[in-house]
Amino acid sequence: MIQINNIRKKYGSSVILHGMTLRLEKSKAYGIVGENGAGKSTLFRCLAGLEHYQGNVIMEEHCRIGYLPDTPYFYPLVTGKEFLEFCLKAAHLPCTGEEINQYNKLFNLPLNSYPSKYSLGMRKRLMLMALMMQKCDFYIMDEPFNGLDVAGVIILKDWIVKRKREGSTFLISSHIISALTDICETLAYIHQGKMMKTYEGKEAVPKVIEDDLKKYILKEDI
Ligand SMILES: Nc1ncnc2c1ncn2[C@@H]1O[C@H](COP(=O)(O)OP(=O)(O)OP(=O)(O)O)[C@@H](O)[C@H]1O
Repeated sequence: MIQINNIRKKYGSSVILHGMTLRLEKSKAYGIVGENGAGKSTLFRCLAGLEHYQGNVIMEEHCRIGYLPDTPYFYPLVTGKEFLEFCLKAAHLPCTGEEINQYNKLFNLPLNSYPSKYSLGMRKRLMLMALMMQKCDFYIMDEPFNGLDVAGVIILKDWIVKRKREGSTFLISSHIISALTDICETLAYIHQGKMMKTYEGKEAVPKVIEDDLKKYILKEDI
């Protein structure tokens, strides 16, 4: 269980997160939707330990966190294979060429080339491959479907379902509500740095959520 308690974040005098609280259970996936600038990436960066924030997060002592940023970044003169080796080494995990080749049967990337020569979707695939090879307890994934082709989306969804069964927890943002409802037990709607509503069970379907969001966007009462 991961308990996110009243996370608040300011940049200068601008309040970005007004107090986010969410309880995440083992073996479940939680989707976050919200307009551009709502604060999704800021929340994720806070949880990944990349930003200072107020509030607290309670998790098991040795919880291994995996973070997928919304915009992949790679060093210019590091090949795809070297990037994977670097990520695994930084996580104190063994990494053999054989294991890389095994995973690359799924991703089909030219790993001896520089990621600067990759397409957006290929760069996303490389980031995902690095994350999948780390076997984490808690995955924070910022717009993981963005840029992926159909095959990439299928690979990612299947892997999330499998990792959930093995006990991992997921927090995933996307602007494609149906991509989230396919794999998440709970969805949360963030608006201007506030957690407005959560959807579970029969409510966690695109039609219900989209109808609600229209009301928020048109500033009608829910
Ligand atoms: N480093 C920063 N300095 C100042 N303001 C920032 C910084 N990073 C983000 N912001 C602001 O914080 C707010 C939330 O941004 P954030 O990137 O978290 O939104 P988001 O919900 O992920 O949006 P999108 O859907 O467009 O990716 C925005 O108003 C943004 O301008």
